[in-house]
Amino acid sequence: MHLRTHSPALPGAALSLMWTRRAIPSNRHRFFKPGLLGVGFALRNGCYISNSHNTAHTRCSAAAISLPLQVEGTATEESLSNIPSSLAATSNPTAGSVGKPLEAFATSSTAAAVAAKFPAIPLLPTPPGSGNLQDVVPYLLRLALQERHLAWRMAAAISCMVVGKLAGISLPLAFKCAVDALSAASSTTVMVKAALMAVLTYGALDCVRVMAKEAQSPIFAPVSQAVTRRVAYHTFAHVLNLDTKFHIDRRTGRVSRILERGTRSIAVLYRALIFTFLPTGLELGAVAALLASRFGPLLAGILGATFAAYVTWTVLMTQKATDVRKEVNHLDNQASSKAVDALLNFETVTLFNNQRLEVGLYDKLLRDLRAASLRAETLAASLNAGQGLILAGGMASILAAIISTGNATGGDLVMASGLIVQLWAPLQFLGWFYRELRAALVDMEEFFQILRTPSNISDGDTMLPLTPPGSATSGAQAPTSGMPSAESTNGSCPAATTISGEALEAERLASNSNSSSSSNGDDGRPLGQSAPGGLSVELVDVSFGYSADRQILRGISLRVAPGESVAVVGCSGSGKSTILKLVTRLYDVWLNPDPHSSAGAAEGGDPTSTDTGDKDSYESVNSNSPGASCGTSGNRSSSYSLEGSQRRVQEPDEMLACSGTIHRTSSRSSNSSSTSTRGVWRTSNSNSNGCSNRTSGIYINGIDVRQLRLADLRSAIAVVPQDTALYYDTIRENIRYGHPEASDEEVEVAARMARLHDTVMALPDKYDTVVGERGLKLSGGEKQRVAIARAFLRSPRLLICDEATSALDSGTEVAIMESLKELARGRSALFVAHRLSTVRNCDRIVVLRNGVVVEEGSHEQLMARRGEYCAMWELQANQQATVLAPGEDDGGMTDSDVELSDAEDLEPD
Ligand SMILES: Nc1ncnc2c1ncn2[C@@H]1O[C@H](COP(=O)(O)OP(=O)(O)OP(=O)(O)O)[C@@H](O)[C@H]1O
Repeated sequence: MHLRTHSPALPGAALSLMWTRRAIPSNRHRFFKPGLLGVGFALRNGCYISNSHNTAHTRCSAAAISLPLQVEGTATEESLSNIPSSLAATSNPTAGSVGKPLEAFATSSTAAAVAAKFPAIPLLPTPPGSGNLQDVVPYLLRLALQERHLAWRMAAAISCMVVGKLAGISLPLAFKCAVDALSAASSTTVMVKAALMAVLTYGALDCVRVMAKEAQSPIFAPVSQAVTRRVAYHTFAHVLNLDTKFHIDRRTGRVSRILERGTRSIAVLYRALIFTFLPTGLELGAVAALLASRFGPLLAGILGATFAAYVTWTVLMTQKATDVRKEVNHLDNQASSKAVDALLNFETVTLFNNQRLEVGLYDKLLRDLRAASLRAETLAASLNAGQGLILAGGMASILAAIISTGNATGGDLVMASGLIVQLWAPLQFLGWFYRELRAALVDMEEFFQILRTPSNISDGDTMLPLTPPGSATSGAQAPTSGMPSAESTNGSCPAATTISGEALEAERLASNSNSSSSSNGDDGRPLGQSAPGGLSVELVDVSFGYSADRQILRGISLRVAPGESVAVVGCSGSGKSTILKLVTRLYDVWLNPDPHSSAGAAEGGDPTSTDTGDKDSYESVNSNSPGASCGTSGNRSSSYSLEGSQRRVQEPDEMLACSGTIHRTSSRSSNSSSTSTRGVWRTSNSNSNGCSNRTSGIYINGIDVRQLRLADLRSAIAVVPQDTALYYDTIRENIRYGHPEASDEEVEVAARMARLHDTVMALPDKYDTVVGERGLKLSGGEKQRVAIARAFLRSPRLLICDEATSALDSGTEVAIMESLKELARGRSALFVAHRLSTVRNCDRIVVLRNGVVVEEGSHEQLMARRGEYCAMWELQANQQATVLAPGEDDGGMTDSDVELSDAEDLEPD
């Protein structure tokens, strides 16, 4: 690492926009300067810590947030806006205390290598409870003292400050000697010599003063920079490890602005405290003592009174200015968020031709900001004027008092005025610094609030077992049928075998090297095919809502046995993706399945909600809410029957059309839902696992997911999300994000598996093609294939695909589904899909409606039951038949390979 000075950027209205990454030559790739991103008024000063390592790797590890100090090559705003995918795709564990997350990094296998490359830096002290001076000063002191190797610098800087001040106070004394000598009645050669000596002493002291003053800053700067870097590092780590709810509830632009200002404030505070307030206090005491000893206590009294008046005026006015400052900050945050939002969504803005609207809204905020800034300026001018008057009055009073003593010499007058002028100078700055101090404290208040925010997703301490309970051997093999293997359902629940992430990683690398040596990927074998067996995933009576007043999942029970592939289908909004978010712990389930219980909401739902969980209010909200767009409201017990292709609606809020017969009874109660058909429709709440005595929750290999180490959990999972978020980087690095230690060859093999290689090779820059902001230079299908390649590279034990192929043409989709099936072999897989043809070969298909499992079985079983799945299948078949003219190419799909276009399609006529 090396330090580099970062020159100040344009202040004021100039757009000093967020973070800039510079090109770093690397043995693997180049990096880019995405240009201006956000809007701000900040004057950028500071230095870069440049890391000559791989930037993408740097992104995975530490990064700075602040303006004063940045870790080069890190994505900050970008990383913040990619939080959900980062949480799912990387193994950053979450913890409450600042700094713990990156320590726990080492528990993950892949992350261990990253952690070794980017060792963690010392933790921060616990953030203070408020942004008050009395809390912040000890915090800053603790921060500085932690930099033990820089302690000598602190001592040297403070010594310089003391020496400089003492030399400065001595100057008027030397001057007084010279004046007194020259103005003596009997001016002799001796007196002239004395005056000359005094002047020479004056010159020498002034040199000492200047040298000491100028030495302070460079001596202390490394301390301030080291502290700022550490704060930026841990703050970024902390924010990256906060839960999804935190990030969804807040605007990225605002969060980044708060962090930026908070980190910068640390440098401001050190400067203000060590180089302004401390020396001014020292000087005031020394001058008062001098004047009192020479002219009596009255002089010291006048000096003290002037100082008190000055401080009182300054504090009162600054208090007012602080309120205005808060308003300025608020508007500044809003303007920044607005601009960042518009820039992030520039394509939408362009397509809706809303540039004028965006600029207008932005300008309105700028106008409000200008008005608030003007008020702040006016207050500052009043403050300065008052301070000037007080100081002028104080100076005149002190000089008058000296003259009135009757025994003052000309030298005394010169000395007193010299001392006072010297004291007044920093006092005038003191006002300015006090305002800066207050502003910095306001900034830090918000900053500390974020640092103090705990994650709702707390890290567990149980290692992920290698095998699920009941498995006799490690690396459980995939059962051939969709149902759980006998071993895993024997109900004996023996102690689980555990394996560390490191061991799994060793196995992954070994299998990868085998696959690389035996295959360059052309044969279609996925990376790490012989990786350890799949995970067992079990949802027992899971209820969940993003807030207490709207329940999404109602007592869901489902199981993915090791090696099994399970698909979750159902209409839009029925809660399919929500299940995936719970399994990956982006959210935690409600511990109490009753959403009306405040405990349930507090423990897993919306901890900030003040909703008391009143049942009536819940029902009214829920019944009016759109919920699942094709389902029943689910609020009442209901029943209906369908005979043949005729649908006889018994309840107005029911849906379904299918040539078959269904008798269904559903209760609104989340944990007692049951369904039945004439076929073998399973009760959704029945527990197929041998360990049927489990309480409600999610179990991975038999362990409650909340007790598992997050690093282990997320290392074992690869997610192909609905919307793939890519970084402003090359295709190669975006794929490598799935496994930062992967070689270029492994990246290419993964791309082949994802049917991306040929597309990439047709691009002018091939794998070095930069994908643009959030990958917008790639098509939706290409982005999805990058995400799939990441999953291949990750070689997971549980593959999760949320509409992973929705943006692909039918031909590519079929090919990729084949690859995904290959990848899923020997692992577990959970698919969410609308297009039923893509999941028909899954071992088991679970049909979800309105947060309830209504059917479950293999494709054939479900078709035979002629229930809801059958209805959806036939509807898609009919649609496809309508869409495709006779003889038209259907992209290689069978005539039954069709798409369930949308929930509305299932609505009754
Ligand atoms: N972060 C969130 N906060 C609040 N509500 C949410 C959040 N995410 C999803 N929802 C709501 O939860 C419900 C279920 O969403 P989910 O994404 O699980 O549905 P889905 O079945 O996957 O739908 P689709 O097939 O359209 O992707 C929806 O009504 C949605 O509006």
